[in-house]
Amino acid sequence: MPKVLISDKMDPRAAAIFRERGITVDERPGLSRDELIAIIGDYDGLAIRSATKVTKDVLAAATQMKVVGRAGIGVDNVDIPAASARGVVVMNTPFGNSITTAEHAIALMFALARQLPEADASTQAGKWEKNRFMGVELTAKTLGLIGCGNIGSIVADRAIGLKMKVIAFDPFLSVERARELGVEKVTLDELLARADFITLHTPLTDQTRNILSRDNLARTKKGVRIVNCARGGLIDEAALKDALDSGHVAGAALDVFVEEPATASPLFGTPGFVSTPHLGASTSEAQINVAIQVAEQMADYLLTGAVTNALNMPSVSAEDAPRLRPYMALAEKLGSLVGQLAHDALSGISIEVEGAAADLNQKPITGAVLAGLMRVYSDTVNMVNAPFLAKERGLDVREIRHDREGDYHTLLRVSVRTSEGEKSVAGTLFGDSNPRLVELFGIKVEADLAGHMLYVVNEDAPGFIGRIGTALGDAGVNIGTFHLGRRAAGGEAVLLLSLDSGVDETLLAALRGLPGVRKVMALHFG
Ligand SMILES: NC(=O)C1=CN([C@@H]2O[C@H](COP(=O)(O)OP(=O)(O)OC[C@H]3O[C@@H](n4cnc5c(N)ncnc54)[C@H](O)[C@@H]3O)[C@@H](O)[C@H]2O)C=CC1
Ligand SMILES: O=C(O)C(=O)COP(=O)(O)O
Repeated sequence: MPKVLISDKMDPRAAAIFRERGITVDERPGLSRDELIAIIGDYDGLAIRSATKVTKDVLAAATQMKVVGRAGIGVDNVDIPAASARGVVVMNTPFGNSITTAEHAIALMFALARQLPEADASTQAGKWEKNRFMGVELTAKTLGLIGCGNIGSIVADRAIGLKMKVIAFDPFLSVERARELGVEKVTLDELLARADFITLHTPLTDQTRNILSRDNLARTKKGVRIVNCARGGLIDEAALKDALDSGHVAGAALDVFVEEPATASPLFGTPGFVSTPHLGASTSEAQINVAIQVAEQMADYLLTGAVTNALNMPSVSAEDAPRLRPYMALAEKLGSLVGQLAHDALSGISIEVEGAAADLNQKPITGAVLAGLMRVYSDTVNMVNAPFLAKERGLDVREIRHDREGDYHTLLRVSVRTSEGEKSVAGTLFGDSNPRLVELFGIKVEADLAGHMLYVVNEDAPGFIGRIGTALGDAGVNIGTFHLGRRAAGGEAVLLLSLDSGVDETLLAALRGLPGVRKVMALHFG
């Protein structure tokens, strides 16, 4: 039974879903890094929010880990390349808290426009400073969005409802989408020069880090008000403090900080500064949404192999997962076969699907072929990290889909480019579920790829099969099944034997010495 750890505060519905689905779950919010490392090795899944840092060290200790599920959007607290390298799927819930976060940005915009926190503190202190607080209207002001994805678009919609003019800087926003949203797409410089309010809605990446740098803050309109409900690190906090002190920036509201928890910051106490402790996603509605979604997604993956909202793996729907399963098994076996047989450096690999296989999502099949292939080099490879490892090795991966049906109702062909030219193997499913090899380097041969096997290439001449059988028998190796194929009578023949035990180097050398034998290799399929 899989085991999941919930290491951040999460709505109890998440744990309930894991339990209902037969998954053991422990809820341990607030663990230190060392405490997490000490126990993480027991778990197949880790459910987190933003507090848990899933670093390389944590992943190295997570020897059973299959999936990290983020109940929320931002995954900058997860080392995704390290997770991918270890074959751990990383999932998030990309929409569950976006309305809530957009509403928080709007709330902070109003808080700045009307100085609500200061006015509240003053009133509750019994001061009644009616003349101290003079606000500004949002109506007719220009809102500049940095990032116009899910949350940015919702903010745009709400701001348009408030009669603001909305401009957006987002290199990935198409002109059509901008038009649909009623937003004007602009450059960053234009946004900085024109916006009365700026809100940020990008992930934290190398491109967005410090996007409101000291220089860029200096380019903003005097009296601008800035809201960051996205990630700490998008704004230079020291420069923001100076800009507030000088009065260039009239107000700034931060929900997120470079260092979290932010218990001390030079910004604290600065006039015009408002802050919340990373509350963007903290509404009961959003927390219920993300908790349910992350638990369902993780349980689906752990129990059925269905993949939803993964950041490092193609999606596999719950409906497709059972149909894909036998193809993935076939794909792994064919990948493993070419990996074991084509020993020299591979420059490229083509994965072709034909007939019924062409109706399926090809990405997971490709992942499984690459996993089978790369496992020849490392036993920690799975279909999550295999595509990354293949890329690292400079392997050119091609996917080809043929809608026509050939000799088989469904076929998967794997061809590798080697220094000796292209080599190809193909397989099908018998009875829609049993993987079978049907072609090996251009020779028709029908075999189940399982356990210990022996691959022999020989001259097609009488007496040969008897000699192999005798040599194996003399060594005490029992033959399970026997598959023979040949290019033409009297030409080259291929023999694939399944054996009840492995063959050692001495026996391999003896077999290679038999008359007519051109090649002998021991193979193994997990
Ligand atoms: N404060 C909080 O509690 C919460 C914070 N967030 C943060 O909000 C961020 C945005 O969330 P979504 O809108 O759902 O993500 P999204 O992926 O839908 O949108 C992000 C947008 O940023 C744009 N972008 C990427 N690089 C850019 C660049 N260099 N310059 C300008 N735009 C760029 C993308 O094209 C995309 O349109 C998340 O990454 C997360 O960090 C999300 C939820 C809650
Ligand atoms: O979803 C996100 O990206 C958030 O930042 C929300 O963070 P949280 O789950 O509230 O710690």
